[in-house]
Amino acid sequence: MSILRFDNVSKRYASGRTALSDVSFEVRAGEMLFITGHSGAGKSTLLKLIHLSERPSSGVVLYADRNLAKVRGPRVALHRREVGVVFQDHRLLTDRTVADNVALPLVLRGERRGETGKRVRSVLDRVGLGDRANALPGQLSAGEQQRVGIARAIVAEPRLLVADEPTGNLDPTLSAEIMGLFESLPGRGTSVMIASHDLSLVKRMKKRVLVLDHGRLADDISPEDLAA
Ligand SMILES: Nc1ncnc2c1ncn2[C@@H]1O[C@H](COP(=O)(O)OP(=O)(O)OP(=O)(O)O)[C@@H](O)[C@H]1O
Repeated sequence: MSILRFDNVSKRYASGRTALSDVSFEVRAGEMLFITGHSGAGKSTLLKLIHLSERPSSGVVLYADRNLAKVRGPRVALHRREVGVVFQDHRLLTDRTVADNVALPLVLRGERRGETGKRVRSVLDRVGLGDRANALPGQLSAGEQQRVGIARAIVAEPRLLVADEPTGNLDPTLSAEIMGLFESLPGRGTSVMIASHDLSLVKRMKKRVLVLDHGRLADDISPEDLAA
């Protein structure tokens, strides 16, 4: 089953800059893949089209067979709650505790308090922050903050998680830890797409890799090809 499909998608910004040209690919449910390419190749733009912070200039993006062009108005917020997003700069609420930050997607969808508390505790344990639930983000290290961001993105068990340079400013040990977390998600029913320009990391992971070059899909490398 396909969770995501790009059909001949192009994106030209109002400035006249073309960020994506005629990009087509499909992501299966439970798949984990990387998007790589030089700075300015179009990686962030591609992810933005998935969580609807940008719209394509032409072509079609299908999420779970839903044409995203038809998702407008209040349905945009609903769509965003179905897709988990991890940013490099965390985007945590600095005046709320770790637990409150992680609970946010559940609170927004009206989950019961008891259930919310249970899920938040369980996901914080999974990311190794069970004992930091009452800390404020400013009291955590960069790697810990990144793990809070990931916990928030996965607490509602999204069918798709998109992450933009999620290990950008972390040391190799922490990067490996975070990648281990991402690797555990497909087994739990979440597909994972990670944009990264870190080629050595991408090669090490031995997953499918989409290579962007000046907005074009230059290569779609299978894990078997990487192992060869
Ligand atoms: N809001 C915008 N308005 C105009 N041009 C933009 C906008 N966002 C991105 N671009 C341009 O679109 C192209 C692709 O940018 P994008 O951020 O998608 O690349 P990227 O591969 O994620 O780069 P990086 O690795 O440096 O983050 C670049 O030429 C960039 O300058």
